[in-house]
Amino acid sequence: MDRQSTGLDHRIAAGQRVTVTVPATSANLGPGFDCMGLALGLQDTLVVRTSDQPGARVSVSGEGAADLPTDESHLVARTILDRWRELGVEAAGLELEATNRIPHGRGLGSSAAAIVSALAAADALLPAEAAAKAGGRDGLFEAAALLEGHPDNVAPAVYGGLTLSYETAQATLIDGGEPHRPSTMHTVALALHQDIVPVVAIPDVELSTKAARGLLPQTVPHAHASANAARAGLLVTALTREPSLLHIGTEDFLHQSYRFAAMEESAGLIRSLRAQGYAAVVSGAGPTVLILAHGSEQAGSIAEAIERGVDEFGPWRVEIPGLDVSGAMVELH
Ligand SMILES: Nc1ncnc2c1ncn2[C@@H]1O[C@H](COP(=O)(O)OP(=O)(O)O)[C@@H](O)[C@H]1O
Ligand SMILES: N[C@@H](CCOP(=O)(O)O)C(=O)O
Repeated sequence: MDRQSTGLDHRIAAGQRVTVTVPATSANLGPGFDCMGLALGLQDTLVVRTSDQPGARVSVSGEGAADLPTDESHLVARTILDRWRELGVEAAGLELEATNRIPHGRGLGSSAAAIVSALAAADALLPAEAAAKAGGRDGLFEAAALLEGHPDNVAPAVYGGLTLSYETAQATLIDGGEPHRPSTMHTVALALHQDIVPVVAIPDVELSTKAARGLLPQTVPHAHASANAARAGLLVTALTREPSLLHIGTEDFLHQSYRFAAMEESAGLIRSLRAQGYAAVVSGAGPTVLILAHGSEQAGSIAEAIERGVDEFGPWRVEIPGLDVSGAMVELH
């Protein structure tokens, strides 16, 4: 179909501007591998302007300022341009101003936040007919989850709060085959119990999600899968109704032990905190450690103990970031 017949106003005028804010996220929460995620009170901000100067120019401050590209190969610029192309629109040029607060390669969802901020900005600048095709917040979630490859970080980044996400495919593994693409991503919001306070201990070193996924085996023993299913069920109860179940409910059988070789300090800190009864897990693919504290007093004493270097696994940047309940926020100027 040629563009004329779609009726799309396919050139976005120069001088349009949008500001987007997207939270950091902690995925997995122990046994919720690739499905559970929590939005944290630590956000990246992105300003996007269309211009009549061809090409893309990116200015980055904060995390990644020294390393990220400043042209069209920047993840955010690339994602915006691809989204517009897919929806049949374009702009002559693009100016991006990124203020990055989410550390990269630490298991706090920086790449999901980058993709979500790009799609939120791209969609906000669409002409009406293309915007209808983009599908609003749910369309943004679906597109971002397919790009990221798993929905667990993307869902809380888009919607805020605590989310449980899943993927449906046209064929199931029970039919004896691999799920077919394209699949569809879905998410449900869960109400986090008010006494639960996340604490994060962020190490100085990076570990890419791709490398950490490469450490996972193709198959796991049936007994591990069934133990994980029980813990994931308990985790939902612990997070929403019964925080006293957090320690047992955060026990994982699917990913952490396989990844510990690539993050020995995090493994040591998690073992030490768990031995003291705290619900400590790998945040996302690591190496950040997430502790789900029961009450702010417990959160404060855990943070203090890690900072004081009571254990031998530091140094850590320790934060009690609070929750983000809004998800991606868009302001069109
Ligand atoms: N705000 C951003 N802008 C551009 N690229 C980003 C941004 N955030 C993350 N990235 C890219 O994603 C990489 C980190 O992604 P990943 O390995 O998935 O770790 P995580 O998402 O856990 O931080 C970075 O090294 C960088 O290439
Ligand atoms: N379920 C994914 C989560 C990756 O999160 P990130 O914040 O490390 O990108 C995984 O465990 O691989």
